[in-house]
Parts: sequence; structure tokens; C-alpha cells
Amino acid sequence: MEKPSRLLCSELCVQRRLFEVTLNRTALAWKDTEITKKHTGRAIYGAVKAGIHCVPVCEIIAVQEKEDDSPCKDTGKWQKVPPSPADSYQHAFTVFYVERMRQHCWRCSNVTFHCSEHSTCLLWVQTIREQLALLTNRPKNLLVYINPYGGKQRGKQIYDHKVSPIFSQASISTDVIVTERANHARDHLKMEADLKKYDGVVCVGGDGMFSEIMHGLVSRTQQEAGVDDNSTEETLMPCGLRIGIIPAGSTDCICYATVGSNDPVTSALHIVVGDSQPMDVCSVHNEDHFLRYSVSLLGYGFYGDVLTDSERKRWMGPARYDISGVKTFLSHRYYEGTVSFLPAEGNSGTPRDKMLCRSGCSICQQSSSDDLVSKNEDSVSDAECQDTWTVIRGKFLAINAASMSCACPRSPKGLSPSAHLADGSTDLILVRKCSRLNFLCHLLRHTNKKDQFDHSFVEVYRVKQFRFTPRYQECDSEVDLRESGATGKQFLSQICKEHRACGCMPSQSNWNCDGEILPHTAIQVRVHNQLIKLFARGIEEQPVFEDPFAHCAI
Ligand SMILES: Nc1ncnc2c1ncn2[C@@H]1O[C@H](COP(=O)(O)OP(=O)(O)OP(=O)(O)O)[C@@H](O)[C@H]1O
Ligand SMILES: CCCCCCCCCCCCC/C=C/[C@@H](O)[C@H](CO)NC(C)=O
Ligand SMILES: [Ca+2]
Repeated sequence: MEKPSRLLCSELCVQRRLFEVTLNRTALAWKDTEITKKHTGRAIYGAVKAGIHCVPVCEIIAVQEKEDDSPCKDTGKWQKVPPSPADSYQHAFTVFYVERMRQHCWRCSNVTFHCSEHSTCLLWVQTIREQLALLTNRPKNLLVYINPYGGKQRGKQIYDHKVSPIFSQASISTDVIVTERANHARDHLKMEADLKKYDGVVCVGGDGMFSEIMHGLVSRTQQEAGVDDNSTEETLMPCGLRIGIIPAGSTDCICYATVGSNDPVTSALHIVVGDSQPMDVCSVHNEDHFLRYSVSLLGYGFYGDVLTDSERKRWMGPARYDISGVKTFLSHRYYEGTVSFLPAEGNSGTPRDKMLCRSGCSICQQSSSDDLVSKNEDSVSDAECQDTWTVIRGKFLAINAASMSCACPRSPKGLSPSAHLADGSTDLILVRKCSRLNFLCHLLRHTNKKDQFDHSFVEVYRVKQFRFTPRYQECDSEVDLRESGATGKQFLSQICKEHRACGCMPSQSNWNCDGEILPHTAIQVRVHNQLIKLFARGIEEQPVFEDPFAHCAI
């Protein structure tokens, strides 16, 4: 690999030791030269690897000149330290950068370089700032919405104490709105906000707050593009602005699955460095009526019932999900209905492979280029499309569609560990009626390393569209049609035209759509590939103390 040419190279002092400091277009590095010089008269670079530090330019947060500073400035007190050449290094600048900690957490670290000449100090500050200005993916103006009532009601505190200082340091200007009611942020984004002013929108809250922001942005984008969101056939317009999530909710699964942690400082730093993670969005319709968008979990049966019960216990905070989870598990209700789906095609993998979606995921990248090709061929494929729907009828304890892993602190590998963030598909998990013990075993496997799909009563499919009709809404004609092997379009046009009662006592659940209850049980779902982008990069492969020289081509 060709080395990028050096922009600057100076001998500077860090904590009273001399370092050779170099900057090129990709990295800032400082090497401890003092010891090697003393022994050999010249530096043996690379010999003392431990003495070399390297920070990629794209992970520098800011640089600031330090006024009137020196490593051993006279404090008026007696100093034990003997005079050293470092004493003449009286000018200083500080570089703030991303440091990786355990469990995908990032911190803002800093290093102060002391210079003997003020002009050298200014040159370094100016050159680093010039390099940062070239990073055009970084946001400069953000619109921030804070839900003061999400999670443990600490959204405002988290933003003021942990996030706002990082944004100021990175010279990001913000307009902050503390929401006053549910859907305040959604409506403001949809109808009022002057979005041209911003490079991104940030929500401080949980999955519900993220959902508000996403709905506001997606709806606004469709309105402006003249796309009718009630149509189940239309191709939706991707959103231009990225969304940042500062986790302050109860589950925070979207943040956890896109960053790898639910740590506010880490999220703030991903926003500052201008990360970009595309993400699929499912549209949910009831016949020709748009209901909602979903990015994480669409769950009927178990997760629908947990949510319905937990909404009455909001005052309990995050613990409400545990109480309602146990209660719902004990009730052991099952639901009858028909699920039909269009399997995902191409190189999409399967929910049971071990191809985890990680930063730079090749399956997600491949799907975006496949999508471009298929959009160009749209007119042909529409006419010739012979997609065949698979139809499954049964009694289910849970029907879950996980468009991403849904990893969260309660389930670190998630509902579908190999689901992808941006592959244009959702993993449809059907848990058929089984004993309480078997269901418990399945649930507990979400929290350990065992495969939660390895049960006779669990089926899982990677799909691009699906529909669900509860038993009591089915009609005979539909059943006949299905049994006669009708194609997708014939079959779907006939579904439940009559809504005839089935003569049984149907039990009915609700759909949990990213933590919101849907008003309908019969739904049609379609995945829209990479409709939105987040300030995230997916979960990094090597979270813990990666090789510090990996980025360093100096
Ligand atoms: N000012 C407000 N007053 C009341 N409700 C609000 C306000 N602002 C937002 N909301 C609503 O609060 C709901 C829950 O918020 P949020 O998602 O932030 O927290 P959570 O439900 O505790 O966490 P999670 O969604 O991760 O489980 C959201 O659906 C949002 O619409
Ligand atoms: C009786 C033992 C139960 C153990 C079960 C552990 C399984 C946990 C799986 C959690 C998956 C959460 C998926 C996230 C969904 C979010 O969209 C939503 C909104 O925040 N959260 C919930 C809880 O519905
Ligand atoms: Ca997906």
C-alpha cells in the first residue's frame, strides 16, 4: 500500500517526553524517540512499538490550542523534577480523539503536544483543522429532539451532561426541542421543521422516540416526492438526512443493534465522526390503508401481548417489560391465523446461517447494488413477476418479524441473531403452539448461546414481504383459493373480502410494531431496502483494543 505523504513532522513534547509527531492525510502518530536516541544517537522507529501511538484523522474529534501552557510551568512551588529539554516547550495544543473501550463503547480521549515555538503550535492546529474540514461526511448542524419521559426519565440530563459538551467540542451547532407530548417530534418533522438547515436529526430517547423521528422523516420525504404512502405497491423515496440515536429509553434495541452498545457518549461520538449506516424499513398496511413503518420487531402473540400489558404499567419504567413478560408467559395464549410470505431471493443468506451483520457487512452492500439493478429493470420485472407466495396456516404462540437482530441488553444476540440491518429482508419467526416448558426453553435461548430456532415448533424464513390474517377474519373462499394453489396476486385480491364470522371464539392479539400497538391484526408488510440512514457504522468486528497500528500508514 502506498504511504500517504507527510503533511507535518515535528519533535514535540508529550508529558515531558520527546516524541516525533507526524501527520498525513489519514493519521496522526507520535513516537517516543527519547530512549532510543539516548542509546544509539538516532531513533529506531518501530523498535519500541509500545511507544508509538496512532489516531486515524477520521477519528479526531477536535484540536484546540492550549493557552499559556508548559509541561513544567513555574507554579511558585519547589519542583522536584530536574530541568529537561522539555522545559522550553511552552506552547501547546490538545487533540481530542475517539478511543475504543470494552463492549463497543467509545470514549473521547485527548493528548496535549507541547511545542517550543508558537508558530509551530499554530501550524499544527491549523493543519489538523484543515484535514478535519475535508471530512465532508461530518454533520455541522443538527436538529435534536429530547423525550424527557422515555426510559428512566433521564433524557434531558443525559443530553445536557454527556452529549451536548461533545457536540460543542466538535463545533456542531444544534437546535434542541424538548418534546411536550407524544408525537410532538413526528409532527414537527413532518410539517414544520426547516430541514434544509440541518445535516441530521438526533433523538434522545428509546425505540419509541426513534420511531417518531423515523416516521416524521419518512413521511415528509414521501410527501415532498409525491409518493402515496397508502399504496402498497409504490417504491418509497429514501430519506436524505441521517438519524442519530442517543439512547435514553427502556429497550434501546435499535441503538444497540446498530452501534453495539446503549451508551450515550458512544452514540454522540458516532454522530460527530459522521458515520453512516443504511437501514431497511418495513411498511405496514391494512388493505389499502397505511398503518406504520417498522425497523426492528413486528410481533404478534407473545410480544404483542407483552407490549399491550406493559403499556398499562408505564409508570414502572423499564421493569414493566419483565413483569409483563412473565405474566404473558404464564397466560400461554395461542392464536390461529394464516401467514403468507414472499421469500427473499439472491445471496441473502438464511436466518440460521452464522453470517452476523457487522460493520461494512457484505450481504447488506450486495443487496443495495442488487436493488439498483432491479430498480432499473422494474418495468420488465413487474410484468413478468411470477413470485410465489408460501402460505402457512396454524396455531401460533408468537409470530415475529425481525428486520434486524433486535439485540438489546435483555438479549445480547437478539431475536434473530443473523438478521441484517440493510439487506432488504426481514426474518419471519413462527413459534407454533407448544408446551409451556418448550416455549420457556425457546425464550431462554434468547439470553444464552444456544440456537433459539433449533426446536421442532419453530420455523424461520427470510422474506421480503409477508401478510397475516387472523383466523376469525378468514373466509372460506380464501381457504379454497389457497388450497387450489393460486398465485400470490390472485390469492391476495381475494383475502377476506367478506369478513364472514367463522363460528368459533377467536382469541386475538395485537401487533407490537417497534414498541407501538397496531390498531389492526390483518396486516401486509413490505421491506423497503435501505430507506433510511443512521449515524452509526454497524457493530465493529474487533471491539476490544484493536491493533493501534491498523490505521497507521506513517
Ligand atoms: N413529552 C412527551 N410526553 C409523553 N410522551 C412522549 C413525549 N415525548 C415522546 N413521547 C412518547 O413516549 C414514548 C416512549 O418513549 P421512548 O421510546 O423514548 O421510551 P421507552 O418507551 O421507555 O423506551 P423503548 O421504546 O426503548 O422501550 C414514545 O412512543 C414517544 O412517542
Ligand atoms: C420468561 C423469560 C423471558 C426471557 C425472554 C428474553 C427475550 C428478550 C427478547 C427481547 C427482544 C426485544 C425486541 C425489541 C423490541 C422493541 O422494538 C420494543 C420497543 O422498544 N421492545 C419491546 C420489549 O417490545
Ligand atoms: Ca433486514
